[in-house]
Parts: sequence; C-alpha cells; structure tokens
Amino acid sequence: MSIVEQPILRVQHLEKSYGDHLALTDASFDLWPGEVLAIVGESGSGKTTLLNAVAARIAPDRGSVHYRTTDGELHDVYQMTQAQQRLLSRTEWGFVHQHAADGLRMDVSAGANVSERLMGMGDRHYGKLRATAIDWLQRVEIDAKRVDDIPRTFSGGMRQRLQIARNLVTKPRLVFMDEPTSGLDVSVQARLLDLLRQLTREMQLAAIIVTHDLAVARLLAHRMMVMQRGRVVESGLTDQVLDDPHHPYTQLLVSSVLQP
Ligand SMILES: Nc1ncnc2c1ncn2[C@@H]1O[C@H](COP(=O)(O)OP(=O)(O)OP(=O)(O)O)[C@@H](O)[C@H]1O
Repeated sequence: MSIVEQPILRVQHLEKSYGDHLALTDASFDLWPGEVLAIVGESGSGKTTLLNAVAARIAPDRGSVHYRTTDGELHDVYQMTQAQQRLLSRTEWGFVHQHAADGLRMDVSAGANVSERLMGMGDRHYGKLRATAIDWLQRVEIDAKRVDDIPRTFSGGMRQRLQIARNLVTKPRLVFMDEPTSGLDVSVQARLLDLLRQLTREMQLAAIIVTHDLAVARLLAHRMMVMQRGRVVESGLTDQVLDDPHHPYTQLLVSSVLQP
C-alpha cells in the first residue's frame, strides 16, 4: 500500500475529564491526506477538547493519537518528547486559533509573523524571507505595503488571514482550526471561508476544523463528526450527514439552522 492510501492521523478512544466532569469520551477517527474534517456540536460538547487532545495541546487521560510523518512512519504522538511534539507543531502541523491574538505575535511586524516559522526551520536569508512573507501576505489578500505593520493595527479579518499565512508558509500537511471564522462580520467570514477552501484544495491540506456553524462545515469539510456531551454521536460525509441526519441530536441541529 502506498503512503497516500494510508491515514495521516489515527485517533483512538480519546478520553478527557476536568475534575469529575467527563468532557470527552471514546473519540476515534482516521484522517486521510488532503481530507478536511469538521467537528460540530453545541457549546460545551467537547469539540475544542477533542481538537486540543489530537493536536498534542492537552494530554488525554486515555486513548492514543498516531501521526504519519512525511517519511511514511506512524508515530505515537504522546510517546514523543515535548521537543519532538513542538517540532512537529512548527513544521508539519499548523494551528489556527479562534482569537488571532492567541496565534500571532501582536507587536512584531506582519512580515516577521509570517517568516518566524521559516526561521525556526533554519531559513536565515533575509531577502528570501521577506520575499516569501510578502508573497504570503498577498496570497491571503493583505496588501504588501502592510508588511512592516504590526497586527495590532489590523482588522479582525486581516489578523485571521495573517494567522493563516503564518501557519501555511512552511507548507504543513495537517492544520487544526478552532472556530477560525467566528466573531467576524458575515461578509468577512464569507471571504475568509473562500480563502480557506481555496488554500486547503491548492495545498492538499488535511485539516480538522472545529465549528458550531453547519454552513462552515458544508463549505469546507469532506467529512464531519457531530458531538454531544463529550461523545461523537454521528459522523460521515458532510452532505450525507446534513441532508439525511440519523441521530436525533443531528436532526435537531440541522432543523434549528433551517428554521427562519
Ligand atoms: N480547562 C478546563 N477546566 C474545566 N472544565 C473545562 C476546561 N475546558 C473545558 N471544560 C469543560 O469541558 C466541556 C467541554 O468543553 P469544550 O471547550 O471542549 O467544548 P466546546 O464544544 O469546544 O465548546 P465551545 O464551542 O463553547 O468552545 C465543557 O463543559 C467545559 O466547560
């Protein structure tokens, strides 16, 4: 079997409690190269906990996460050292936060925000770094003239696009996104979604996107998982789940969106 035909990520039986509150239980799924998976569900259903547990940002109490690196080897993420996890997060993975301020350095220039990950990978040529940063700013529809401005002077939508550029500049294979478009104006959201769809396709990115917005899942995701009270209650191809939901909770979610 070739590498392409094998999952890039294998998540098995993840469980996480906060005190005596079970926030996540028995979450398992595979993610394939180039596949976009949406995790949907109401507030408090465990979406972010699942995302963070998969992305090695919070250690689960039980279960495992295996990631296949570019060389085709499958690694148990929680058996890696923290240094290895950090390296993975800076190179083959990306993480787009809901609040751009959590994913950007707000007081360094837009250009430096984009080139930082490249420098982390050993790139030191100033001219090349700057040219790549400018190229990426333009790819995410930020005027090249803003390259020396700090994100604090950017609008919400621009900050989010900068965060995307900062993550994608190293050509990761897997990107985690936590509500990447929420909190933005509807028209800004629509543009950002278009951009995300275009970039994930162009770059053949595998992605896991947490969202409470079924329209985001419809637009971006090949597959979706529906969570309720820490459990995955339904999963499948996005169109199938949304057009023919089986679990009563998914039916409720879908019908509540359709109601005027
Ligand atoms: N650090 C924490 N300490 C204690 N409880 C937590 C912590 N993080 C999350 N929880 C609880 O775990 C449950 C799942 O939270 P989680 O943030 O994963 O849900 P979510 O579906 O992402 O919600 P939202 O859409 O509101 O972000 C919730 O009941 C939440 O209150």
